[in-house]
Amino acid sequence: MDNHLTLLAGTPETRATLHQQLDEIFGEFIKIDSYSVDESLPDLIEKDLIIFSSHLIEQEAAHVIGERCTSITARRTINYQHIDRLFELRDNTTVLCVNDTPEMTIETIDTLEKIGMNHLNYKPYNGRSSSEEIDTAITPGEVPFIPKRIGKVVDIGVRLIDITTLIEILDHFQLKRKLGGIISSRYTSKIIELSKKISEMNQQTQTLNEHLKQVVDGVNDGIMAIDVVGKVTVFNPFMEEYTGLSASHAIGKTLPQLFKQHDLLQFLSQPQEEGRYFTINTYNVMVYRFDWEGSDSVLLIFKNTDETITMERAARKQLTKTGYIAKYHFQDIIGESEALEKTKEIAKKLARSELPVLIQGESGTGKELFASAIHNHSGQRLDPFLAVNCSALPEELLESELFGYEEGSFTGAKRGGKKGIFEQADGGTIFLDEIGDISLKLQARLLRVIQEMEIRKIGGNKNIPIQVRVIAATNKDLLRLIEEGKFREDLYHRLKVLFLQIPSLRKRKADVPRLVHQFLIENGCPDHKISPSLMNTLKDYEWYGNIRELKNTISYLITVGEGTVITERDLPNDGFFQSNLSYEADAQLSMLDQQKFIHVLAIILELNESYVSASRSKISERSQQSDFPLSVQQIRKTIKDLEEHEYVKVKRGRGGTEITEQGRSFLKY
Ligand SMILES: Nc1ncnc2c1ncn2[C@@H]1O[C@H](COP(=O)(O)OP(=O)(O)OP(=O)(O)O)[C@@H](O)[C@H]1O
Repeated sequence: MDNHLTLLAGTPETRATLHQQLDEIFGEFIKIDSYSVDESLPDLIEKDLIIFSSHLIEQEAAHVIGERCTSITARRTINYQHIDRLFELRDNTTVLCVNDTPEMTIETIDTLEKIGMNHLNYKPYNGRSSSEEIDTAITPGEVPFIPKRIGKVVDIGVRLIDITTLIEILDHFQLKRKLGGIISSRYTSKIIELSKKISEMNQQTQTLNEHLKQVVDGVNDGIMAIDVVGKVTVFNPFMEEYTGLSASHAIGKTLPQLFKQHDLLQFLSQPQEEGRYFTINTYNVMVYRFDWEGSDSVLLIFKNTDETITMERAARKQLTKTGYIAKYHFQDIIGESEALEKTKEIAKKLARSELPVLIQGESGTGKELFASAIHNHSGQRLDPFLAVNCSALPEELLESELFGYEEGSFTGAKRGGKKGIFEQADGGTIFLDEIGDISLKLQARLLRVIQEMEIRKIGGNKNIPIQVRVIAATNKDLLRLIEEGKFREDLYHRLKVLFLQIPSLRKRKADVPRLVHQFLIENGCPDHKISPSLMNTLKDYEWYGNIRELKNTISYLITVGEGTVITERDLPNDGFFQSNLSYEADAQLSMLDQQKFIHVLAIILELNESYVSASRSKISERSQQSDFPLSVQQIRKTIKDLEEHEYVKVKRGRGGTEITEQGRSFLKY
């Protein structure tokens, strides 16, 4: 090939890009060599057409150019292939324009403005200082010159040689007539490639827009967007339903053209709070307003509250099916006394957190009611609530109930194993009632579960992560149990992160009339009246068995009273009521011991009343026939305990055992 040219550029990148450009256009007709000043130059180029990539290079490489050379300094223009990157920047963004010299920077800005890239504010970078606020820089392939602090860099690629220089090259080789047409179509095909790329991008954006529209239309809420000049740009089908307006009518309109409700308009344009409740036509909606990050648009969401309530109901129904539901809410906790109101107020605050709560209060004060209400007031209200009475089950059974077991882990284990209460309550709340009654062994296990938030089933070898809020309750003095070595101090502190003390009914006697009224209703006798003097007696009473005792008393009164007015005459005798002493004594008894007491006492009473000697063997025989069979040792121990409590008298010889008045009262209670 006779035609030859040498390209001299600054950086290796510029050399490579321009060499490739010249090669793509002239490759078959002109042989091309190229050098970069930053790498190495030949000693001397004797005779050739020299193309300098810029004036700067013309000066820097002047010493290698022989006298018989002809030279052209290339005019350069933006690389159209990468120009689309500038469209990714938002209108009016101020950008730092960076090139290798201040002159080249000015030239780049000039070209960009001439080709119509006017949506940006270009600030030339002079290599020394630049405004600190500018965070975006654009450069034609000169990334190393960009100051370090700049966050976003848009490289539009090395500038290419422009068409006039290309024509000059053709001229030099006298190829213009022969190749002018081919060359200019090759050059313009590059620009067509760019248009193709932009139209593909357009199509992609359109598809994305359609997908987004489908998503917005498919959402269960009304969605509306407003652009920077206050015109509606999005109006989905739910908005159409709530407002009765069509999307085609709404789009392009301003808010006052669509809504007449003054308070709604005010909220939509300048909300004082996060969300607000409105009735639009017949729809009850909660409206939320969000400023759209990264744009000046505003997003408005209209949530149908009736729908939300229906959905909550459906979710609760599902939970009810599983039986893991908290039945009580704060409004079910009857009473307006100051002590109760304060307790409810604290409990509502505790509900907001997910930390463990220890509830302390005498028996029958409503600890379970409060635990249930706390769950229902918390963020987990749609998740399970499981309650377990720790004193009602023997240790092994309680352990397997709480933690579950793997198949075959003990004799009698169900096939397939069993999920424990902790696992079933995952995501929700577990209520551990009578926590003071659990054995030290179970306390250790419970402590680990609460600390690690994972459980291991009995006979299992893997840990299962769980997320459960623990609410524990006790009527015992746990600190005394700690002193006596019966309760772990570390577990106590883990459970008592938050604390709620439920006042006894003695401390809120003002609540008695309302509670009485409530229990009349619950017993199906809303029209029954309590005589004023009986009400005074009930109000004066100390209620050591608290609300449970009051509830039982009302059931008794309704049963024995005649007519619809209940008077003092209908009151049971003193033995019916729980005494302070018996409360103190019984508080020491575990639920299991109480059950044993009741079981054995009932057998003794029955034997006494049928004049059969209540010997240990007779009691044992009757016990074996019951649903709660006790071993001979258990019966011996229970009779001894009953004697200690003075509930029975054990006669020597063949006299057998006899129930005392105190035993009868205990049994009645
Ligand atoms: N404020 C109240 N309003 C209405 N009913 C109540 C109230 N407080 C308690 N009750 C009722 O009294 C009974 C005892 O309540 P609960 O079982 O919650 O007490 P507790 O403190 O957990 O008792 P225990 O320590 O014996 O387990 C329940 O039937 C409950 O519905």
